[in-house]
Amino acid sequence: MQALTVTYDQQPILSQLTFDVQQEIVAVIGPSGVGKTTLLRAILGLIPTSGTITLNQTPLSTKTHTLALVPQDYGLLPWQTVARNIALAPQIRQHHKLSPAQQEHVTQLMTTLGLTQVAQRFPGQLSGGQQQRVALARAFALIPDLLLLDEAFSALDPVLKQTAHTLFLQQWQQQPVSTLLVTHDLTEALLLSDRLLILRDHHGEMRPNPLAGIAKTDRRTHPDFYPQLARLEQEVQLTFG
Ligand SMILES: Nc1ncnc2c1ncn2[C@@H]1O[C@H](COP(=O)(O)OP(=O)(O)OP(=O)(O)O)[C@@H](O)[C@H]1O
Repeated sequence: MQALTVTYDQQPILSQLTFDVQQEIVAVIGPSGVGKTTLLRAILGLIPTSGTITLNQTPLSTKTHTLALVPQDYGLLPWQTVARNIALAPQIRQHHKLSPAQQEHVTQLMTTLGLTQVAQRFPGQLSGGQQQRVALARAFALIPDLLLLDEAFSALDPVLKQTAHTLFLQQWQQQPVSTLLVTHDLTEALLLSDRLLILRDHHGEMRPNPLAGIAKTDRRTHPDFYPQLARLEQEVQLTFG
């Protein structure tokens, strides 16, 4: 991302934002209204921007790159089964039936994300946690170059959220993909990310996650976790309060 600028009604929202994303999870944090969703919309090409967005040294384009978005409301197709919701996007993209390898990938996704038992149900027949996992499976099924998560875990209660985090990480480890995770939840940012992109005053500052040296599965119980969370919360309050 080089000098990305977005203005709405002549008001700058993001100004000269420059950062890169490698094969890692970057958590995008910042106060409400700072421009987190705007950043995702700019990356998706939905709003006009100036500057260049690059991914792995190549200018980002929906023609050459595959982007997958998991929105907060999941955006599932209510008239399609779970299996179809997951398989449809890759199928449409290549205008024909899934290859055996892709079908195997979809099956693997349903197994890892615990969806095999509900494959033939419709979204309206699922719990919120199951719907969220279908949305994650659908995004991974595209084999994206960049995965965008916009508050994708925030509708879940704390217990379901912890399960969803674990399943997401299990899938991510099998299929590592450059990921931008927009979240209000600093715990989630510390648990899942490799780096933090802190947005403020139209600018962004990329930082290593202070827990980056600790395996993601061990962070929640590590003695540094709560001190680092308190530090980040304090900084967020000081900076954004
Ligand atoms: N279509 C639009 N036209 C004009 N202004 C907009 C438009 N969409 C968003 N904005 C403004 O741009 C700013 C950034 O909005 P955005 O939704 O990106 O913030 P956010 O950081 O994602 O907020 P939240 O954490 O509350 O979801 C806000 O001030 C918002 O009012």
